[in-house]
Formats: sequence, C-alpha cells, structure tokens
Amino acid sequence: MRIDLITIFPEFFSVLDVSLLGKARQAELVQTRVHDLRDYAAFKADGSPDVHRTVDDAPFGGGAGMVMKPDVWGKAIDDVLEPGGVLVIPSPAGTLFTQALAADLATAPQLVFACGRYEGIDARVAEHYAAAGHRVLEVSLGDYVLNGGEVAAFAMTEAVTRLIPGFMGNAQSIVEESHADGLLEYPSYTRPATWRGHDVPDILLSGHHARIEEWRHEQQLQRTRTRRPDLLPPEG
Ligand SMILES: NCc1ccc(-c2ccccc2)nc1
Repeated sequence: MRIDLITIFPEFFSVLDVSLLGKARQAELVQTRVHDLRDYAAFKADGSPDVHRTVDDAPFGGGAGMVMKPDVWGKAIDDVLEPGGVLVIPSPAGTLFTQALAADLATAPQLVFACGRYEGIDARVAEHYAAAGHRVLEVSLGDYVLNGGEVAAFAMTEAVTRLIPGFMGNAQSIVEESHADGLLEYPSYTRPATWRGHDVPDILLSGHHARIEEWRHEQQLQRTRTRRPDLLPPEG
C-alpha cells in the first residue's frame, strides 16, 4: 500500500520514519510519501508567480477564518492520487472513523490524506474527485475540533497500517483487541500477582481456559455496557 499525505506542515510527518510504521515501511508493506501543499501554490490561477505561495482565502458568504483554495488542492491531488486510490479528508464534519473503516481502508492500494488547516478545504474539492469516480471520504475521529487534519491523518494511518497482513508480528493480538468483535477489550494483568495490595482476579491464575474465556467475555460486555452502550447490539 502507498500512503500519501498532503499538508502545509510536511515536517509533522517525519515521525513516520521512527514509529511502528517505520518497520512496515522497511518491510515494503507500506510506502509513505509526504507532499508540501505550498509546492502547488507557486503560481496563481492566472499563471503569474505567487511569491507568497498562498493556499487560503476569505470564505464566500462571510464568516470567520479562511478557507483553503480549491485550485491549489486540485493541482496537488491531481499529481498524487492514483487510479483506485482513496481520497481521505480528515474533518470534524466527517463520518466517524471506526475499526471497521480502518479494516476497509487497509485493503486499498493507495490512501491520499488531504490535511486541511484553517476552516478546512473548499467543498468543491471533495465533490470534484467524487464526480471523477474516486472514493472520497470525509472522516472524523470524534466530536472535537483540532487545528488541522494532520493529527487525525496520522492516527488513521497507524490504525490502518497495523491491519495490513504481515505488518503486526502477532496477528492473534489484532483479532482480540478492542472493537475487533464489536465490544471493548477485557482488562489485562501481568506479574506481580499482588501489587500495592491489589490482587489479579483468581480466575486468571486458575488455568481453566474455558472459564477464563467466559470471564473475559463477561468483562467485555460489562465494560461495553458501562462505557460504550452505543456499541451494544440493539435488544432483541
Ligand atoms: N475529528 C477530528 C478532526 C479532524 C480534522 C479537523 C480539522 C480541523 C481544522 C481544519 C481541518 C481539519 N479537526 C478535527
């Protein structure tokens, strides 16, 4: 898989070389490229040089903040997006990113993350590439606003790449983790068996694997009921 990240802060993604992703890159499972959006702002729409390499402008209709220019984004995405590639636009107005979507995106040949800043990217950019037949996703990580799409893009990159077959050493750990079966993960413990007066649940020391599995599933249900009832299947 190729992952392209387009941003006005390319240095933000230099950490990709050292993170967990670094190993996957070396294993050739994932190729990542970072692109500076300002490289596509060197000329104005009329072809004259833009020494300021402007990427934003005032919003039509008024309102606070600035909007990122469609013509600059169009030049960048035209240069980067390949046939079959998915254009992912992190946005607080997007659909919620989930483990299921991460697994879906892990099968794509290419992801292009368009990392907006300011008040976001001119809406016609997403419209244009969808109309051209590309899969375009505006995706939110949750109900909060960041200063730009970079942090969200990095989080999604990690969530996706770790699901690529051959990337994580222990495939079993992926199957068991939170959200993989739609429930939150059970609590985990390791040595010492007693720590500051807190004991590990006896069942886990019993060696009864069937009972341990049952206890863990009950813990998953209990946690999901109390912390994320929205994840529970509807009654009935
Ligand atoms: N839900 C996470 C998230 C994703 C993106 C943004 C964002 C903010 C400003 C400009 C462009 C994107 N904010 C929050």
